[in-house]
This record gives sequence, C-alpha cells and structure tokens, in this order.
Amino acid sequence: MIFTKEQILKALSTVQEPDLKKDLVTLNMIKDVQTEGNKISFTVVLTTPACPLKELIKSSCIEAIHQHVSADAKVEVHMTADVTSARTSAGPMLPGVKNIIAISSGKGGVGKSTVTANLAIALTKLGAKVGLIDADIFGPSMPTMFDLEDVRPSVIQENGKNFIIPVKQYGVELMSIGFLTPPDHAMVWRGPMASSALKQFFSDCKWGELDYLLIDLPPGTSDIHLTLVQTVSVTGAIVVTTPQKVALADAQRGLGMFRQPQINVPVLGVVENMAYFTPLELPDNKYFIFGENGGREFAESNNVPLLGQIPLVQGIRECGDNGKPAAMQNDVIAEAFRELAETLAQQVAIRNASAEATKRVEIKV
Ligand SMILES: Nc1ncnc2c1ncn2[C@@H]1O[C@H](COP(=O)(O)OP(=O)(O)OP(=O)(O)O)[C@@H](O)[C@H]1O
Repeated sequence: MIFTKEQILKALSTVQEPDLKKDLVTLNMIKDVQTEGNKISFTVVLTTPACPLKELIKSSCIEAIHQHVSADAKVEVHMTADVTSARTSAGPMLPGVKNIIAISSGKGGVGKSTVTANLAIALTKLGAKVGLIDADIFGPSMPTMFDLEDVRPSVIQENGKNFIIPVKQYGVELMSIGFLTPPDHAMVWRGPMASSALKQFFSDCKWGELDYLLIDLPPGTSDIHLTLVQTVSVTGAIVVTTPQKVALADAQRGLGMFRQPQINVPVLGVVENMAYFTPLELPDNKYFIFGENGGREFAESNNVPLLGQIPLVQGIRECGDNGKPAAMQNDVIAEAFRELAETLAQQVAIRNASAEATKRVEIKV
C-alpha cells in the first residue's frame, strides 16, 4: 500500500489543537512525514515543553489516520516542543528571548517573589530554558532564594563594551541588583535610577537563548513597570494575590494598570497564593485563613484565567529561606508549581497564537 504525504496531511488537518482551536497542519505543527509500506510516521511540534494535551493530540492523530487514510496503517507519532514567540506589547523583542513574562502584585508580601522563583524552577524542570530578572530593585530577594548571596556575576568584554553574564543556578539564568550591591546596602535610588538599572539588565547582560524570561517586579505600580514595557516587548503579565480583600483591591489596581493604553500588556492570568493553610502533619486539612477562593473570583470577574492556587505551607517559606525553592523537591508542593508552570506555558502559547507575530527587532537602549 502506498500512502502520499498529501493524504496524510489532509487527514491530520482534521485534528484540532484543543487550546488554539486551529488544526495541526494550519498551525505548522506537523513535520517529518514519512511512509514505508504500511507504516506512517510524523512528528508533532508542540508549542509548550510539557503540553498537558500531549496524549489527547497523539490519540486524535492516530484516529484521524485510521479514519481518513487506512484503518490498517501502523502509525508512529513522535513529539517535540518548540516554544512560540510573538510581539505583543510595544517594545522591541530581545534577541534570543522568546517570551518575557512580568510577574506583579498589587500589595507587597503576597508571595510574588516566591511564586516567581518556583515558577522558574518548575518551567526548567519541564524542559524549558528559563531566565529571571529580579526587578524588585529596592528589595531584591532572588540572591537569597537561589542561595547566591555572596555571588558576583562575571563580566566579559566584546567590541570594547563590558557585558554582564547572568548567574546560572539550578538551571535558571539570573540577574538581580542584589548581585551588584552588598546585602546590607539599602537602595536609596530615585525612580529614574532604578529604571536605568532595569534597562541595563536588558542591554548590558548576555542572555542566552531563552524560552521564558521572568521579571519579578516591585509591588504596586511604579516607573519600573512603565520602563519595562517601553524597553522590551512583554508577552504578558501575571498577577499574584492572596485571597484577602485588601490584597484583591490592590491586585485590581495592578491588573488595571496592565490594561491601560500606554502599558497595554495582556494579562496571562492570576495566581492565588496562600490560598489556604495546610499543616505538615495533616496535609488534607485546609484552613482558609485569608478567605476562600478570593483569587479565583478575582480572575473570573476580570475575565482572565486562574493559573493556580498555591497553599500556605511551612515548607515553601523554609525552602525559600534555605536558597532551594520548594519546586525543586518531588512532593505535592512541587506538583502544584508544576501544574502552575504547565498552565502558564499553555496560556503563553494561546496568547502567541492569537497575537500578530512580527519580525524580531534588535534592542537599542
Ligand atoms: N505559599 C507560601 N507558603 C508559605 N510561605 C510563603 C508562601 N508564599 C510566600 N511565603 C513567604 O511569605 C513571605 C513573603 O513572600 P515574598 O517575599 O515572596 O513576597 P513578595 O510579594 O515578593 O514581597 P515583596 O512585596 O516584598 O516583593 C516570605 O517570607 C515567603 O517565604
């Protein structure tokens, strides 16, 4: 029996990517179609490193071939991943960096930095290349959370210009103002100086090829937020909040800022942190200390996805203080961060598919 490539592609064009709502052929997700006798093989290129829909897509492909090409064909489906990229906000793309994701919170102390550090680890564990900028210029916490308190990044010279090499820890490329100042040094910079430091993290750092560059922003709304969107194209923003009323009111202001015309960054979703307290010895017991489902309702009322609900557990705080984010373990907490990372990666892919892809432009700052 001889099958043609056209027959196979036609069959696969009946299979929809469930999130992106377009067929696999239109989305350029099929490559390396090969046939030999009764055997048909091809590769599906997924848009996120650990697509939760992998098995569904695979079985739908096999079914489509059996239905539209031959019921007897032996089908071999290989899977790879290539994270997508698209210009969304106004700034230029950073060469080599596919997606820049801003992590914000309205109120301080809701766990934005903790969520960022753990997301970076969880995305790395999924197989993505991840970078992290600690843009909380006035209170950098990444050196502690990644056990890098006394570390200084190295500098190289290229064409007479000095470039900082981000520090690599646990597979994540990191840059923080904390690497450049002593830990006991209080930052008394004015807004423009802080903005200029952030710009330098983009222009003077040698970032490698990255799927996701996470930006841990200072709490609230500030010059830094505006500088970020003017300096680079931001794929989207995440809002971290606790379920508490006062935190939600601030989160609402933060989310509103991303939707203002001069910022205009898509909101990828909400993370409800400290969603409930769980004691170590009674992991099934949930105590809703800060209220129940506040983050979920906040996401619903703003018509954005709820990316995840992270419990308040002693281990998350301890791991952060010990410089080894909880997502590095193999337990239920790490599982919660893995699910969060998968959902975020999925939302980025959806956003990129709907955004108008544009040519990459060299950054000049
Ligand atoms: N889910 C959690 N379970 C337990 N402790 C947590 C959790 N999330 C955050 N924490 C702890 O709460 C404190 C505040 O967290 P974090 O520094 O991440 O907040 P933040 O929003 O980044 O703060 P800031 O406004 O200062 O930037 C830290 O001590 C951290 O270890």
